[in-house]
Amino acid sequence: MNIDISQLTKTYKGGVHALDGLTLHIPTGMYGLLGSNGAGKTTLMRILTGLLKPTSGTVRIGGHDITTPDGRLAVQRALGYLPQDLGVYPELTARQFLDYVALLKGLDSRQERRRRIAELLEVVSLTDAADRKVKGFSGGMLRRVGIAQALLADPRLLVVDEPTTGLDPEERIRFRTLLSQLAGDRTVLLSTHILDDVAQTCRRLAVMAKGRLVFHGDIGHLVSYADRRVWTVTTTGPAPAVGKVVSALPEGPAMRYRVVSATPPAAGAQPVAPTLEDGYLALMEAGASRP
Ligand SMILES: Nc1ncnc2c1ncn2[C@@H]1O[C@H](COP(=O)(O)OP(=O)(O)OP(=O)(O)O)[C@@H](O)[C@H]1O
Repeated sequence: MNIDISQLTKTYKGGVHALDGLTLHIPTGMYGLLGSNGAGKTTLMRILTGLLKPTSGTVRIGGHDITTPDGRLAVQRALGYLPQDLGVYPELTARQFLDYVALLKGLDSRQERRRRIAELLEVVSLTDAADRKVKGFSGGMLRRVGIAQALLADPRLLVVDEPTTGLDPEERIRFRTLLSQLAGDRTVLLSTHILDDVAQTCRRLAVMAKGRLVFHGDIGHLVSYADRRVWTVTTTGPAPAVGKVVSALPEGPAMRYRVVSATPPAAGAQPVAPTLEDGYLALMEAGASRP
């Protein structure tokens, strides 16, 4: 399911321009959405899910214009959303909670609900915990309940907003692998601050800053923004004053700094291969230096 966004703006009451003329094509498959705090990612996701009206511009999802009531209805039927702050009822079990959401989504047949919920509990590896109250669940388990509720109507489009924040490394890896597996012929739009989650699951991504698109394309292309711009400097002296220090590791009496900089940050600096994080920082640095 393709998403076509054109000249999208959103100005909140009070005059904040959360989206400022955003144009973007999102194809089927996993797609990453990056951007600093306040870049407009959640605003975009809430517009895509029909929860928020844009100020101007158009959004077509699978050919449906979501600014019309009919289009919004068609998209909401084809969509699953895992918001940052999914509210669950702590006294319900996972199975009861999913049954409640399924009823709200119009799955009227009790038998069909039972079948679908059992299937989804299996997909998210919660079958054994299905009849425990969710108030006892870990962050990762809650996130998996969240993805199960988003999948109830077998959506063609899955929108997930910062789903791995606060999860321990094992749960994070498990959750992002699950998202990748779910992508297939679906579109999964993954918004996150965790660059590694995007690096490990998406081939394509967009980067937003201040309501605008500052990059879209292949991960490799973003990484290449930092080509010949990443260095290591080992020194017992002060940290390099040129460029951006991205890590500092003690090495005997010295420190080994990793630095993103257009020019060698110190005498003896060694060039190293860039990562997605380096590419992202190089992009942001370039943006910050634009007038
Ligand atoms: N309901 C609202 N009313 C007024 N301003 C808002 C509202 N929601 C968001 N904003 C503002 O719009 C801008 C974009 O916010 P948004 O939450 O979309 O960014 P984000 O990229 O999701 O940020 P984060 O990564 O911190 O979640 C910010 O300046 C924010 O303060």
